[in-house]
Amino acid sequence: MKGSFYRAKEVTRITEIISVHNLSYAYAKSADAPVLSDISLAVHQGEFVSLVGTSGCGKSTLFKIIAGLLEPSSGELRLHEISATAKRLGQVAYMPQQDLLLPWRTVLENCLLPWEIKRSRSKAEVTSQVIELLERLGLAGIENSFPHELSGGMRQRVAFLRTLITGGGLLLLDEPFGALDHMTKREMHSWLLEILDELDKTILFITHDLEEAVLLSDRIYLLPGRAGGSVEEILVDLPRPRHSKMNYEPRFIELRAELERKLYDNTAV
Ligand SMILES: Nc1ncnc2c1ncn2[C@@H]1O[C@H](COP(=O)(O)OP(=O)(O)OP(=O)(O)O)[C@@H](O)[C@H]1O
Repeated sequence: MKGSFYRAKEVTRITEIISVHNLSYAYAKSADAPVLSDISLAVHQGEFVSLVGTSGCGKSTLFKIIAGLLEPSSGELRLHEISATAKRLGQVAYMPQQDLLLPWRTVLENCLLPWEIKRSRSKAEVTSQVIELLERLGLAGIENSFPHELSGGMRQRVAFLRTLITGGGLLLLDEPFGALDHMTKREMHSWLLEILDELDKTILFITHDLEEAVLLSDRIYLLPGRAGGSVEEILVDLPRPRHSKMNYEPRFIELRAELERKLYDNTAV
């Protein structure tokens, strides 16, 4: 549905895909100053949830814990309502801040990387899935291009596609549009909102851009700063379909202001 921002799927808020209870984490180098202290939050099937917080408050660290790259110092993490074990590595699709496309590999070869690690399906099957997804993501015909031949927005879409190929219904997207210019970012928002429904994924998204958080999310969590405090939640009750000029509407402006105020209150030292 081009030019619109409709997500027909209902978020049921029944099945918890991610559930974090009183989770804390400290890096070994600074064991007495935990990055995350007693964090609790939940993400339900089909939701788009953003994590917002000041730089260094531990957003990427929390992603790494959910993805299985780090283990919590204390507290509980449940994925798909099952207590998460060290075996979760590779089961959660995680897109880090940089696109990390390998420059010497074509788009197709980059997108086959998750398959090379898992090899749970045939190469022909995954290749045809990549070609089909390239078409669905507006990138038809670029499978033999190299990353340096693509625009910033195209590279991010390829990195997103590679994340999808990892499989599973849960995507962790760490500031995927942070490095893009304003116009490209807006195009990416339109694009993402258009394909979300088709993809039928649950998304946890990190951003520093408060408008982006309001435009895309069903809910937003504000993580406390290093000085401590609790996680705050904002329900984004804007109707869907959403559209790019929504940021001028009164409710959008109110939510944006509420988010900014809470962010300030939550992180002020
Ligand atoms: N491997 C590491 N070893 C020690 N400290 C680390 C390590 N990785 C991150 N940190 C520290 O942990 C804190 C949280 O980092 P993290 O990247 O999770 O924050 P963030 O909220 O994602 O920041 P940003 O918004 O700037 O990306 C920072 O103070 C960072 O310096």
